[in-house]
Amino acid sequence: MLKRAMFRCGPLCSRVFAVEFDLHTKPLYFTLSSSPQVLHGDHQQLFGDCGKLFSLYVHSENRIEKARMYAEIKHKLSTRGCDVFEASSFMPNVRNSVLKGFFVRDKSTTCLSKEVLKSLQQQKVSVCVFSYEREGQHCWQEMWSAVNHVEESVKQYIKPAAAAEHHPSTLSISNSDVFYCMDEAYKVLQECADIIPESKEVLKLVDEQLKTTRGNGFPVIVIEGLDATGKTTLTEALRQSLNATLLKSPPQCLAPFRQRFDSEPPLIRRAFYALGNYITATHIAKESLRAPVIVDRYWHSTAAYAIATAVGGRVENLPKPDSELYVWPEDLLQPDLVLLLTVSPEERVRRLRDRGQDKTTEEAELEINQLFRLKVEEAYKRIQNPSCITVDASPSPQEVLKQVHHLIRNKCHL
Ligand SMILES: Nc1ncnc2c1ncn2[C@@H]1O[C@H](COP(=O)(O)OP(=O)(O)OP(=O)(O)O)[C@@H](O)[C@H]1O
Ligand SMILES: Nc1ccn([C@@H]2O[C@H](COP(=O)(O)O)[C@@H](O)[C@H]2O)c(=O)n1
Repeated sequence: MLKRAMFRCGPLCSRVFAVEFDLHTKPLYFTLSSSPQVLHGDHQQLFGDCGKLFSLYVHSENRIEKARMYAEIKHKLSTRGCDVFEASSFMPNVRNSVLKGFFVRDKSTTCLSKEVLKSLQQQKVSVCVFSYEREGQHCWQEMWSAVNHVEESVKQYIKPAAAAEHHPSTLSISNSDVFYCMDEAYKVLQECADIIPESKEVLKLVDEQLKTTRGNGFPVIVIEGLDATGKTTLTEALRQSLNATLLKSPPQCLAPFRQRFDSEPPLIRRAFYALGNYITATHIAKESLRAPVIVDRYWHSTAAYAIATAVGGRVENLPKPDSELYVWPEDLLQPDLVLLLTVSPEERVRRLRDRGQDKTTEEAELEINQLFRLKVEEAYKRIQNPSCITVDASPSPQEVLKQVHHLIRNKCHL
């Protein structure tokens, strides 16, 4: 059964495996071979003689179940004192061929991870588990089963492989981390309506919005940036000085649901934020007929955070700058100007501390995760049509406002 699940996604011998062994370098790639292969360097270290090694991959035809199971496994394994590395199995350049999973190094004497793996294999979502054994300089993997009996289990040797041209996670970002049309995000919330009743309320709010296209109105200016870069301060100052309407994405009507969706895996969480942008878009269309509109976060935020989270490790793993993953959704109202506020990491942390407020978990991670912060900012900068203009937000609020007025005058003739 396990094997069949894996084979449905392509035969094992045509798959490449990637393990995020060291987040500061490329993932380690390997394929499977019927003959022994000598391991060197990082591969030798990964499969080295240190603890019991397993990898597991989650498969299900139901993407909601799959996403939730993946999040649950991550949580279960990380509380067990094992080294857990994100892993994936994919067919090079084949979209949606990615099976996400984990590589586990269990150094405990009682092999704690086995307990977790056993319980996982009893779930209705398929979890393919492999165990690894060393033989001199070689290492082989075979299917692992909680009952120690796997039909037709074959030993397959680990064969180091060259790095893939594109990080494997980029093969599955479209319409599972970033949504390129409203219908795709809408479908996700429809699919989880039974397990997350709040989805129905969110969809009702989306349905209530009139599908508006923007007429010839006042300029629409979006202010983007990481937390504590000064968006609230600047947008409020712009509202006053330009006599503008201030909007946010997600909009206020979604505030009661935000915490609920923030605790869900990326597929569901990102669909929620994507729909928030479409609701804000209808507000923009309406308000821009009356006055200039300032928007605090919009699609750039949704896409940049989603891409940076989906892609593990370093900035170089992000989709290439010309990737279609940075393209603005055709059905989403475009603003006239997008400004990205940036400050140094030290200044941002100082501002976060001074403010002394609670942060979302993701933002708490940002504070300690410099790699992630760099990836979010880089993803912001790669988004196209409209692309954003970077504003150095380190000077005083008055100075930043002056710079931004200058840009608005030049670009929007306000
Ligand atoms: N130009 C500035 N110089 C110094 N401090 C600033 C500046 N702009 C804002 N601050 C201060 O930094 C903190 C964060 O600012 P603000 O709330 O405007 O950021 P934000 O980007 O809206 O954050 P969030 O996304 O979390 O809402 C606040 O305490 C604010 O007073
Ligand atoms: N349009 C948006 C707005 C926000 N997000 C997500 O929310 C987090 C930041 O929001 P704050 O209220 O803390 O500023 C961030 O983690 C984004 O993932 C979004 O996706 N789209």
